[in-house]
Parts: sequence; C-alpha cells; structure tokens
Amino acid sequence: MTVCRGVRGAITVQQDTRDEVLSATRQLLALMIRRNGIDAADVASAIFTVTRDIESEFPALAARQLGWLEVPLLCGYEVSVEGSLPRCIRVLIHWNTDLPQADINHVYVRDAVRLRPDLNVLPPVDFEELERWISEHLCEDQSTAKAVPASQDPASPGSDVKGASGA
Ligand SMILES: O=C(O)C(=O)C[C@]1(C(=O)O)C=C[C@@H](O)C=C1
Repeated sequence: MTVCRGVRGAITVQQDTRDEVLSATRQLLALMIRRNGIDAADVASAIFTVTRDIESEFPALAARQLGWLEVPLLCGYEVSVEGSLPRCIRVLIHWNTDLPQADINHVYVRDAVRLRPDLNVLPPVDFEELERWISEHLCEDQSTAKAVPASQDPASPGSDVKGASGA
C-alpha cells in the first residue's frame, strides 16, 4: 500500500555562500534520491530549514535545479538552540512509497552526521561519481536561476516591475 513517509537529511556548509549552499543541498538531495530510489513524481512536498547563519540562498533552489519543478517546496529557519550545530541545512521529504518506515534511508553527511548517529548508515560515497550524476540531472533552466528580489517581483507590493495588467 502506498503511504506518505518522511525522508530526513542534513548537511553542513563551511561558509554561507550561494555556491556552497546550492552545491551542498544538491549533494544531500542526490544522496537521498539515490539511496531511496525517489522519483520526483512521488514526492508530495519538501521542507528545508537552515540555521540562522545561512542567508545566501534558498536551499529549495537546489531541488528545482535537480528538476523538482512541480514539487511544493518550503524553506524556513531551524530553532536556534544554544550550542547546536552551525551552518546546517536540513530537509524533510514527504515521499509516497510502498516501503515500510524501517526501510527508509535517512541521510546525514559532513558534520551533520553527529545529529543522528543512530541513523548514520551511509555507505562510503564516491563524490566524483555523485557530482557526475548531479550534472547529468541538472535542469538547465533552473541551474542558474536566482531568487527574485522583491523589487523585481511583479507580485510584490513594492515592485518597480509592471505586472501583466500593466498596473
Ligand atoms: O535530525 C536532525 O536534523 C536533528 O537535528 C535532530 C532533531 C531531533 O531532535 O530529532 C532536532 C532538530 C531538528 O529540527 C530535527 C530533529
């Protein structure tokens, strides 16, 4: 029976740069997709959180770069608990699958392994091969896409761009 199950993942970045956030999130998603055999068509939605020290880019863009154009995505901040792991990107994927909960593979990489050592069963990763896989799955339109600044978003109240109505 197909049910919706959660697949968790987390990864850290060394610096809060757009490139690092996107590249780390692509790697995290690629590992989760490959470990579980996730097809975008079966993904109900995905929620990303970042720690407060990350503000250079929305990690959701990495999912669109990998072709998740129809998957509802949302980003938010993680709770800032004192002493918690810095520069961390977390994701929760809601996946429609026949698999039992126990067969879901959650993915924690880099310094995020310490968040859930009990779930840290990731086999060794060939990162060169992983990057080749990511390049093969990049969705060209989205790979260079940027978040739209409010001043250029026709839907934004303060926009200096005219909407379709010309208003
Ligand atoms: O799994 C993680 O990413 C954690 O940091 C662990 C944990 C938890 O205590 O279960 C804590 C905070 C997150 O919002 C989610 C889960």
